[in-house]
Amino acid sequence: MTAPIFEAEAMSRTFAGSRSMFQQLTERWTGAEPLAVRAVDRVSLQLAEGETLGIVGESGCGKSTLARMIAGILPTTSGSRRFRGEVYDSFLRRTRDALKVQMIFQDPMSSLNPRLRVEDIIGEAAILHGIVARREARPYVLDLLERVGLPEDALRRYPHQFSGGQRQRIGVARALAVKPHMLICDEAVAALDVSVQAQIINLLIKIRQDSGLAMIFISHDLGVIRHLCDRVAVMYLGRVVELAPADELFDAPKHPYTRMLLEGMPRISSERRSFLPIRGEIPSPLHPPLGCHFHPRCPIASAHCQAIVPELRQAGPGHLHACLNTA
Ligand SMILES: Nc1ncnc2c1ncn2[C@@H]1O[C@H](COP(=O)(O)OP(=O)(O)OP(=O)(O)O)[C@@H](O)[C@H]1O
Repeated sequence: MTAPIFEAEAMSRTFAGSRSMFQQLTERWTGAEPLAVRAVDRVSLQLAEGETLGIVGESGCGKSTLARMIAGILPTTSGSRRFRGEVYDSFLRRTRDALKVQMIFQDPMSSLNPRLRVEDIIGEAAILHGIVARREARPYVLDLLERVGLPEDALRRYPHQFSGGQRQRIGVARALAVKPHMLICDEAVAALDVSVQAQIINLLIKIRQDSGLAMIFISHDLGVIRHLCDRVAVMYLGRVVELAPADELFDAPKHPYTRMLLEGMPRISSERRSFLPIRGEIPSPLHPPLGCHFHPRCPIASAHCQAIVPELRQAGPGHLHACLNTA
């Protein structure tokens, strides 16, 4: 792997759980620790320049929290994160460095200011941070519109005048306007029709080819993840349980959770490409099982899985998994 653009070392994020007044008073009287959700639990990973990393896992496993920490939007509770070797913190969002990591969200409508014309939405941050002079902003924005496949007259229109796919193109153009080095797409195509999803994915692939951007791609659509990503991290209740080159993960998954997640995933493209619900309930993140979080649902769990927290270990070149009972 070439020098990493991003590196996380035991990065964690905890949120206070919502508690009733009675629970809060009990905690105060008894001195008990308040309940907390460990949304991201000691995650260590690297992303190489130009690489695309997929993040998958059931709802609530911490994908978005991890993405927002990588983007510097959320502070970490512990652990460290580095961008090109430099430790950074969430307040970096206010500096020009923060622009180097851009995020694209699921719902473009809520992330685009409805009162601004597309010209201002795309050009605003680039002008503000001196990336382009105000008088040169129009050709700059026009060039970006062309790159994302929008017509020139989009310039003067407002977000509500576009379809969902077009709004996502505006979101991509706005992200590219500040010349990022890394793009994080959090369910960026989930709200779009299947045919439009394919167009946006092709656009992202083209942008990656043209600019060599590193990308993090979060999706429930395993077909998209396989198609787009070089490597994939599988998360379960805040922890990364498997990390491998994409083809290897899909062809030879090691962790029982990954296997169950991929089970039933059609080999040839079909209408349903996201994962089926897997057996057993996802445990409450406020009371995760001890040891391996997955043991109550795991078909190969043994007694020590209830006590020992499995660390990620090497299963082959670049292939890591955190299962005590798998070679
Ligand atoms: N601001 C917050 N306050 C309290 N708890 C939070 C907050 N943000 C996330 N969580 C909790 O952290 C855990 C991880 O949430 P997160 O949104 O990162 O998961 P996810 O894998 O992205 O889920 P989804 O696929 O549904 O978007 C969940 O238990 C969630 O309820």
